[in-house]
Parts: sequence; structure tokens; C-alpha cells
Amino acid sequence: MLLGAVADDLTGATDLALTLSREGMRAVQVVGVPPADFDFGDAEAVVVALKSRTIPAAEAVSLSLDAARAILSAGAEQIIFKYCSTFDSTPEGNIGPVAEALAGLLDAPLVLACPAFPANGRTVYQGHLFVGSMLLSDCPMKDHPLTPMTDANLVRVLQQQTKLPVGLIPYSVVDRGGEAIAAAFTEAETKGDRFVIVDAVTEDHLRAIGRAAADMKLITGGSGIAIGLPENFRRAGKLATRKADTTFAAPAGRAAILAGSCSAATRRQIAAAIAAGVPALKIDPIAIAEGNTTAAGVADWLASAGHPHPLAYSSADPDEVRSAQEKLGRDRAGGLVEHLLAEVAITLRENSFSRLIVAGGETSGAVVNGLGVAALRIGPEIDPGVPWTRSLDGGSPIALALKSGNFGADDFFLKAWDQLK
Ligand SMILES: Nc1ncnc2c1ncn2[C@@H]1O[C@H](COP(=O)(O)OP(=O)(O)OP(=O)(O)O)[C@@H](O)[C@H]1O
Ligand SMILES: O=C(O)[C@@H](O)C(=O)CO
Repeated sequence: MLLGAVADDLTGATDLALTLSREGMRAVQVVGVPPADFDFGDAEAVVVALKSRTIPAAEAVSLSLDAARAILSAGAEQIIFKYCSTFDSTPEGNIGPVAEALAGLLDAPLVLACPAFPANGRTVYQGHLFVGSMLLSDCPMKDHPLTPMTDANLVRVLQQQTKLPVGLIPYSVVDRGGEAIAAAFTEAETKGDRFVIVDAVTEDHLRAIGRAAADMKLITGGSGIAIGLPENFRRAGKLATRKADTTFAAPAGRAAILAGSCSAATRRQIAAAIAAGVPALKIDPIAIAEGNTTAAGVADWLASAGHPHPLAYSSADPDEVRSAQEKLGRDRAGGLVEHLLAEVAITLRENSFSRLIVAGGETSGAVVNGLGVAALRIGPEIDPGVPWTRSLDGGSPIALALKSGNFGADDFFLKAWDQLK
């Protein structure tokens, strides 16, 4: 193993594993901290998917350290801490505390932080995160049910989460390429910075940052930050030059879509699916709490919907989410939906469903944990950051497209199936 990664949610891990696989590494995604005797096979990159984005910071730190120790002892030479390209976090963390703890474990004097993912419209300029043409704080992430992002200034956001000094490597340096960036890393370290937000607007910037970070033990960011890393191993003669392996056989069986993401992108995808005639069942967290909506009922509805890929969704607009959260509390509302959708997935698999699209990182984490899947193989890309995956264990095989809330074109729920034909 050359590269090891700790990802704070499941869809984020898939996104990163896809990037590494596209850049020619044999990548495997593991769900949860792998046991000491876990067989990573011939993987050159391993991405450990945690569900640590919104749990208490101390728990996120402890899980992330366990995951990092597991991949280090399996031989990883460099560690990536993967978080969301929209820097999803709260003033308590968990990006700052986890990055700090991993830096301590790895004895890393300077940690770079760069969530840029240009293919999905996330760019960082003067330390400010943009989503498309909007500042992060103006985009729908301001209404996220768990991690509302109301400040686009990442130096300020990260500084709230750590006592260690946070600096900036601006566009004017990054645009000059790898050597200038490496010199800026040295300068930042000399100045006493322990974290640096690094601007990046294009994939060329990310490749240059990757090159400059060849000797850094810890790298943090979105999946984009990994684009330039495999090349460092190739340059060092440790990684063969090969094309991404996208051979993929999806198990035959029935299909369904489960959506727990309330992102604007997922809501557009649901609207497009309904407009195209996909039967859709809306799930209300209050009805779950009152016992009026059950997993068995939802699974029955999906099984008898009479469509190749019916949809069950709890996705709702910010007002509806706010109203459910006022009645139930934020965590309980989310937990009820996640638990229900996980139970639905289990029941579906028992009833010969073997192809699922799941929308939302937390939702995907709940579903995959519910299904008992411990490792995933990465298949073909559906849209930037979202591949089909196939379970490597955990009972009868299942094809899963785990969609990050904000990713995918509007017709994602319609077109994704074409790749399984
Ligand atoms: N109607 C609803 N009311 C309140 N909370 C909801 C509702 N529907 C879903 N949720 C919760 O909102 C959270 C959505 O988070 P999730 O990570 O699944 O989606 P996302 O944030 O859009 O995706 P990603 O993390 O990949 O960006 C989950 O905890 C989910 O259970
Ligand atoms: O980086 C992203 O935006 C995604 O991989 C993600 O983490 C969504 O939860």
C-alpha cells in the first residue's frame, strides 16, 4: 500500500477512491476501521470510510486515529484526510480536531487544507470557497440539515476549529506551480503556521499542489487534492503506469433509489425522476416518529411499485427540514430517517433487490452499515465524484451508487442505470 486515506463520510470516501482509481492506482474502499488482520489484497490505495463528520469531535478524533493507525501498519506511506469539498463542519469540528490529531500522530509540522474540486465547481480563491459562481455561504449549503456553512472564508472557519495558527497560500503563489508552492510551504512553516489553506481553481493547480506535497506525511482536503499524488509515486518508481480498471459486473436483480439527502442537487434529481415517470414515495420524519411510516411499509411499496427503479425519499426543502427539526430535534430527525432507510435497504436485499442508488453521505453510511458491507470495489463513473461500486463482502453482492448530496447532474437517477446494462 502506498496511499492510505481516512474519509469522514461514505460518499466522500467513494469520491476519493474513484479519483485514485482514475489516476491509475488500485484502490479499495473499506467501510469503518479495518481489523488488524484485514486483507487489503493488492491495493495500492486504501480509503477508510468513517461516519465521523457530525459525531462529537472527540469520537471523530479517536476513530480517525484508529483508522490511520490501521492503514499505517499496513504500509501506507502518506495519509490523506478526506472531508467534504464544501468543508462541511461546525465551529466544534470535526475538520480541525481530526487534522490536528492526525498531524500529531504523523509528526507533520505543516498541514495543507484544500477542498477544491473544480470538476464539481468547488474552487478556493484567496482562502474563500466557491460553489460554482457563488460563495459557499450564499449557496444552499447555508441550509444544510447538519452542517450549515455560513462563512466562505476557510482560514476563519478552520481557525475556529483549532488553536494552531492557520495561514493561506494564495492563488498568486499556486498559479506559479509546484516549486513556488513548495517554497511557500517552507516559508509558512518557518513563520509558525501549522495549517495552510491552499487556493486552487483548476486541476492544474491541484496537480501542482500534489507535486509540492510529495514529502508531506499528511494531506487534507476534498478528493481533488489527491489528483496529483499518484504521480509522485510513479516518479519515485513505486507505481506502474496503467489505465484505470473499470471492469465491473453488477449483480442481476431488482433496483431502487433511496434518497435522504436534502441538498438542492438531490431535490432537483428527484423532481427530474418524478417528471420522467419514476414512482416516488415521500417519507416524513414526523410520520416515522409517530409510527405511521415503517421500513416494512416503505420496502413493500418499493417492491410493488411496478417500475424498474422506484424511489423513496425523505428529501425536503429547508423549511420542511427546519419544521421537522423543531419538532424532533436535529439529530433525532436525521437519525430516524437514516435508520429507516437502512432498514428498508436490508429488507429490499432480502427480496432480491441488488442494485441501489443511495443519495446522501450520512444516509449512505447508514445504509451500507445496515447492509453489513465492509469493503467496496470502485466501478465506472456516473458523474464526477460518483461511481458505481460493488460490495466485496457482507452477504449477497450488491451494486451501490453512493451519491454525495450535492453531486450529479439533474438526470442522475435516470441515467445511472445505463451503465449496468
Ligand atoms: N425531511 C428531513 N428532515 C430532517 N432531516 C432529514 C430529512 N431528510 C433527511 N434528513 C437528514 O438529513 C441528513 C442529510 O445528510 P446526508 O449526508 O445524507 O445528505 P447530504 O448532506 O446532502 O449529502 P453529503 O453528506 O454527501 O453532502 C441525514 O441525516 C438525513 O437523515
Ligand atoms: O467532497 C465532496 O463534496 C464529497 O465527496 C463529500 O464528501 C460528500 O459528502
